[in-house]
Amino acid sequence: MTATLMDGNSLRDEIIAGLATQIEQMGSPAICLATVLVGDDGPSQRYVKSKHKKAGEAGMVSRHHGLDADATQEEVEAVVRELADDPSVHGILVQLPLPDGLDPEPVLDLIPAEKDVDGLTERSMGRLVRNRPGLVSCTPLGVLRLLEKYSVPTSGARAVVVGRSTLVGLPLSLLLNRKGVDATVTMAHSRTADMAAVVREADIVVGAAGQARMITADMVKPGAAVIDVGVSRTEAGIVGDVDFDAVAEVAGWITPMPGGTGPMTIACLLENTLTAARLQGL
Ligand SMILES: Nc1nc(=O)c2c([nH]1)NC[C@@H]1CN(c3ccc(C(=O)N[C@@H](CCC(=O)O)C(=O)O)cc3)C=[N+]21
Repeated sequence: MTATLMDGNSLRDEIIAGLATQIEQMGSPAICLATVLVGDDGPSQRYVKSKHKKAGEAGMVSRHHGLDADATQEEVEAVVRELADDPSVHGILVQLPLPDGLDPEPVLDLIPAEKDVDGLTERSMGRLVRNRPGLVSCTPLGVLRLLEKYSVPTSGARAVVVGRSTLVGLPLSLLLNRKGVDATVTMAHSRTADMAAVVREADIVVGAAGQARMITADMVKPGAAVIDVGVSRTEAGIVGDVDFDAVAEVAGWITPMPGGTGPMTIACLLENTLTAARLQGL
C-alpha cells in the first residue's frame, strides 16, 4: 500500500482526551447528550451505544430514549419536546433514518438550534450557508479534522464530494468551499454524467453516496486524498463507497473503513455537545 492511512480511531482518542481535559478545567459540570432512537435496527443501536460509551470517556453524561418501531409521530415529537425543554440536556441527537411512516422534518424542527449537535435543523443549516457560527453536522466536521491532521492541502485543491445528503454531502461541500479551507468543490451524485472523469479531476475525493465500492482505483488521480463516508450493508458486513485495497495503491491518503470517518463522527458529536453546553451558558 502506498497511501498514508488516515487513522480515525487515534484522532478520535486524541479529541476525546482533549475534551475530557477541557471539561475537567470547567469544574466537571454535567454536560448531557441525549439520544433518541426509534425502532430496533441493529447497526443503529450499535452506533448509539458507542456514542454513549465515548461520551462517558469525555467526561460527559448521556441519556437514551428508545422508542418502539411502531411509535407514532406524536410520541416521537413528545420525547423531543421534553428534551428541548429540559435545561439539564445540552445536546439532542435523533438517530436517522426514522422508520417508514414517520416524518423526520417536524421532529427535527423541535430541536432548539443551541442543542442541535447534529447540525440538521433549518436554523443550523441556515447558519452554515450564511457563514455564521453555529453547530455543524458531525461527519463533515470529522472529515475536515482528518484533512487537517494529515496536512492534506485544501487551498485551491479540487474536491469532489460524491453524494448530496443533507447529513453529509451538502454540508461537507459547503465547509470545503469556506474561506480558510478554500477548495474548489464539485457536488457529484447519482445523475452525474461520466462520474469517473469527474472524480479523476479531484485532489480530494469524498465518497458519501452509500454505493458499495463505487470509487474504484481507475477513477482516482494518483496522490489524491480519498475519504470514505459510505455505509452500505451487504451480506459481507458494512462496506464503504471506496474500493479500499486497489485505491490504496493509487491514493496519497486514504481513510480505512471501519476506523476512519465513523469514529471521527462520534468525536465531533462530542465536540459539538461541549460547544452546545457553552452556548447554553455552562
Ligand atoms: N442523526 C444522525 N446522526 C448521525 O451522525 C448518524 C445518523 N443519524 N444515522 C446513522 C449515521 C451513521 N453514523 C455512524 C456513526 C459512527 C460509526 C462508527 O463508529 N463506525 C465504526 C464501526 C462500527 C461498526 O462496525 O459497527 C467505524 O467506522 O470504525 C458509523 C456510523 C452516524 N449516523
